[in-house]
Amino acid sequence: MGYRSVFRPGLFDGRTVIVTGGGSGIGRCTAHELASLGAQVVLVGRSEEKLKVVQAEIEEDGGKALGFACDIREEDAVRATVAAIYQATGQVHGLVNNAGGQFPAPLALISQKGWEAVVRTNLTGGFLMAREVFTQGMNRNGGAIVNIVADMWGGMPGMGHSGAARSGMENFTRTAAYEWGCTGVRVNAVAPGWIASSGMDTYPESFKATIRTLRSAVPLKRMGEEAEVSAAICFLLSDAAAFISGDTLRVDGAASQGNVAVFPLPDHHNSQPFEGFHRAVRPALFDTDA
Ligand SMILES: CCCCCCC/C=C/C(=O)SCCNC(=O)CCNC(=O)[C@H](O)C(C)(C)COP(=O)(O)OP(=O)(O)OC[C@H]1O[C@@H](n2cnc3c(N)ncnc32)[C@H](O)[C@@H]1OP(=O)(O)O
Ligand SMILES: NC(=O)C1=CN([C@@H]2O[C@H](COP(=O)(O)OP(=O)(O)OC[C@H]3O[C@@H](n4cnc5c(N)ncnc54)[C@H](OP(=O)(O)O)[C@@H]3O)[C@@H](O)[C@H]2O)C=CC1
Repeated sequence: MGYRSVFRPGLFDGRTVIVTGGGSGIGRCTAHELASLGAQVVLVGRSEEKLKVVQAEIEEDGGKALGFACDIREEDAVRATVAAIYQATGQVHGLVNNAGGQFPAPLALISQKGWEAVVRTNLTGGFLMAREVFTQGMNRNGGAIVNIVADMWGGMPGMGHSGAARSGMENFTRTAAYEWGCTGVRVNAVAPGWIASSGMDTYPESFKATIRTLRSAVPLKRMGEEAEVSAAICFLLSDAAAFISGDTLRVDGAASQGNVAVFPLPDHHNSQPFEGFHRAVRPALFDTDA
């Protein structure tokens, strides 16, 4: 496709925007776009190394960036990190709650530890970041929060932990928009569909092959680009969206529309439901068969 920015230069001049998960994929792309439009970008993620790389890239392009290593699942760490960010920048105008991820696995094979790792990453962490950014300053100055979710509202085999968390985050978005609206803070969500992001590279080859076959089930017949998600995020952060709050913007080529099951499980109609999927994603579980 070859996305080219449609936003006017200087759109975010004088604004500070936090991007969690800014060290890779959609977060990195969004950080670059925001910095090129004048924002001071604050990158948050667990790997300090990845944040340093993106910070250097942005500075090399003439932009402004800071990096803070933090696991967003840890309440004390989030509180201290957000305090340090306010200390360093004075004011925060935007938060992109983008950090997230999951491991594909069928519900029956997810341990409590695994469930909690994913729910805390995709729901609790976003709540903690938003609460701290709001209570430590945004409540006094207004601002915009964009939560990255995923439209799995219809249920998605292999993504049960993540789907539950994303639905929770989508609901959190609406409640926060309602409760915080009186302070001028807007809260929205962006729901990317199948995006060819660097994050996808973390998945097992079998899963990536399955995802590639999904292209044909996307009405626009392709996967999305990181920059197409960033564009939606920048729009919702900007004054162009000044009266939009509590909404979710899908960036998925219409993949979530209609009643089509877009996840082609190999053994969908077998007498042992999902066995092929279980075998493809976690072959080690079947080692005892040998
Ligand atoms: C039309 C709309 C379609 C929308 C579709 C949405 C598609 C979404 C795509 C994406 O999100 S793209 C890529 C995003 N990036 C990632 O997913 C990153 C990869 N994932 C991770 O880094 C991690 O899974 C995590 C979620 C961030 C958790 O990391 P953490 O470091 O906490 O986990 P661990 O300490 O490694 O493990 C904790 C616990 O989790 C269980 N577990 C981990 N991996 C697996 C696995 N492969 N299978 C089963 N269980 C797993 C496990 O129980 C671990 O506990 P122990 O093994 O230590 O007991
Ligand atoms: N690509 C796609 O098709 C879709 C992606 N999404 C969502 O979009 C977001 C971005 O995804 P994408 O760019 O593809 O994937 P990436 O894996 O590249 O990005 C996820 C980022 O989150 C950070 N992160 C993960 N866990 C934590 C944590 N506990 N604390 C702080 N940072 C954390 C990671 O950095 P580090 O490891 O250094 O902490 C990483 O930079 C994610 O929430 C993803 O689930 C939603 C729908 C579709």
